[in-house]
Amino acid sequence: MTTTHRGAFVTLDGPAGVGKTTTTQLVREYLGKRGYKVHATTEPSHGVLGNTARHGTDTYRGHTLACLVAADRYHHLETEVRPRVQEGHIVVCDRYVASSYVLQRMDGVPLIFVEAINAAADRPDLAVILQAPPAVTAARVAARGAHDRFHAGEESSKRESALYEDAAKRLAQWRYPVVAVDTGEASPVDVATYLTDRIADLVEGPAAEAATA
Ligand SMILES: Nc1ncnc2c1ncn2[C@@H]1O[C@H](COP(=O)(O)OP(=O)(O)OP(=O)(O)O)[C@@H](O)[C@H]1O
Ligand SMILES: Cc1cn([C@H]2C[C@H](O)[C@@H](COP(=O)(O)O)O2)c(=O)[nH]c1=O
Repeated sequence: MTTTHRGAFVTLDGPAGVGKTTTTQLVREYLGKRGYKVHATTEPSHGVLGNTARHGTDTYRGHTLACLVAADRYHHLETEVRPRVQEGHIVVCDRYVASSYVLQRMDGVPLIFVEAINAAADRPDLAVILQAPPAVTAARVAARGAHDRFHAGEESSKRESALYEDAAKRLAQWRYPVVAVDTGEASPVDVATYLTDRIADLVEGPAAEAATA
């Protein structure tokens, strides 16, 4: 790798239990071991708005939760993501816009509203959608324990998975560079190694050389 590389913004989304948090942490570790400057983060963020959203999903629902996570997203971009990317970090974010396309729709918010309030969010350099068969993700959530009311067994995992398929297509229409990865059969190490290679190619590739020339 080069000693200097451009910054990049990489997002990971997908159904509950698919492995977003596990993969984010491993990708951070692997990129770091290869000498890249890397910053792992999450949405909702650890700021006031983010904590209110993350711990308030029973209190805040529908349009209120949609606006809360979008407001947190814009603040997170402004105060954490963009500054880190500008400093040359690879920012790896556990959940981003695709999660709103899915969870807010599951919460009864019309897609057109979700699209509108997220329209000014930065386009990632790579938007990863993790997928696995709903029976697999539901079993992982059952074994680990559900985090919130969105996780309600295999039927909700099926709906979530179908909505992520749809979200991936819609984000591609917004010119998000989307890559889908199946974690059903692949181990966490395999998934993270594959993505680490993809991200390294991204920051070392011709576009990166042009950007730093
Ligand atoms: N590729 C994988 N193969 C097998 N098990 C995995 C894989 N990735 C993650 N797991 C396991 O699945 C469970 C859920 O993983 P994790 O918490 O990373 O998912 P998540 O997508 O972040 O979930 P949530 O949206 O509910 O926070 C954990 O027990 C984790 O060890
Ligand atoms: C990014 C994002 C998050 N949420 C909600 C859904 C969950 O309750 C939490 C995230 O918790 P997890 O441990 O990562 O599963 O935040 C949301 O409703 N919409 C979003 O866009």
